[in-house]
Amino acid sequence: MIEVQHLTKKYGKHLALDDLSFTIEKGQIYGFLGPNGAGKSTTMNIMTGYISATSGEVLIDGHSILDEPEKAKKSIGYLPEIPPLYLDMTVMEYLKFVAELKKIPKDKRSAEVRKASTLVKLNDVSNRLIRNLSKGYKQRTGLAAAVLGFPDIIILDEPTVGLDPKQIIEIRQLIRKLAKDHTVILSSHILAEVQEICDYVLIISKGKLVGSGTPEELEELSHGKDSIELTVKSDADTIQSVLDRIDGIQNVTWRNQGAGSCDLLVDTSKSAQEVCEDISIAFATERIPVTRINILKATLEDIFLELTESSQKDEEGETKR
Ligand SMILES: Nc1ncnc2c1ncn2[C@@H]1O[C@H](COP(=O)(O)OP(=O)(O)OP(=O)(O)O)[C@@H](O)[C@H]1O
Repeated sequence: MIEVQHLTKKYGKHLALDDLSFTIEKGQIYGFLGPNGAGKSTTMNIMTGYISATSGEVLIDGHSILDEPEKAKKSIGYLPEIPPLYLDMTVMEYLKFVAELKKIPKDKRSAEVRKASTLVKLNDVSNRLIRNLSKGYKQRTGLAAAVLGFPDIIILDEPTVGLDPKQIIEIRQLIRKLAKDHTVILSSHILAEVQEICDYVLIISKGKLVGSGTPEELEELSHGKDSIELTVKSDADTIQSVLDRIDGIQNVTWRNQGAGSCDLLVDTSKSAQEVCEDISIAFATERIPVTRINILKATLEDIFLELTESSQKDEEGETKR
């Protein structure tokens, strides 16, 4: 449905997108996840034809956004990070204006506007000036404009940013509702949001795609990255000498080395469960009490941090070279 091929975007000397490629299939909710400045808005602005890429191509249903913008844009509804609202128009005037811009036939405009404003629950404020609306209602107006005409693909840049918790829940419910008949792509820097509503996640950092998969697949990546925290009643040297004999221990972090007892965190290179058992047996054999042992499961958040931090380190390495 959408093919993004080798996108590069330079703002002056700054490389905002660095050879970014991915494919979007029909009928799912895609989450574009990345820290601030990762390049999410830039990518969405290029995908929707708002700005051009330095190089690379975006194909929407086989149509190049650059060469055949009319055909390509027909399938897309876009809510930019800052929706371009006309503050001196009423909600109804604005939506009718957008319907005209979207070339919705005149005889269908009123019905389409009504459909979109009912979906995003805007009917109560349809005759109010946009200027006087709350941030949540302004966002809904932008969203109504994006869904107007009900294009196949709806692209939402940080749709919940700046909203209160109740509005966030409402917008998320709306996104789920939209996803029943549309492909939805949203960007967010909030991991929990993407994890909760998206079927597929693309993690972007420093303009590069650093990971992708379903939230479950990304969680899978965390296996083997679990760690073990333990408290052992002995001194650090003795504990270290026992740990040295155990296979699968990657790194030991000493958290607290008290008199006769130590707290430590062990990173493993194989199944944490197996290493946990080996640790218990090894200390028991030496008659050294382990007073606490606990597996800390790596989360999607750990994976996200690892992927985005390692891309940052790569870049620092490149700069140094
Ligand atoms: N018009 C511009 N001129 C110069 N630099 C820009 C411009 N737009 C974006 N950038 C830079 O490009 C990089 C990517 O920005 P972009 O807005 O795409 O990131 P983002 O992932 O959407 O971040 P955020 O979540 O903060 O909006 C950032 O370093 C940003 O400062």
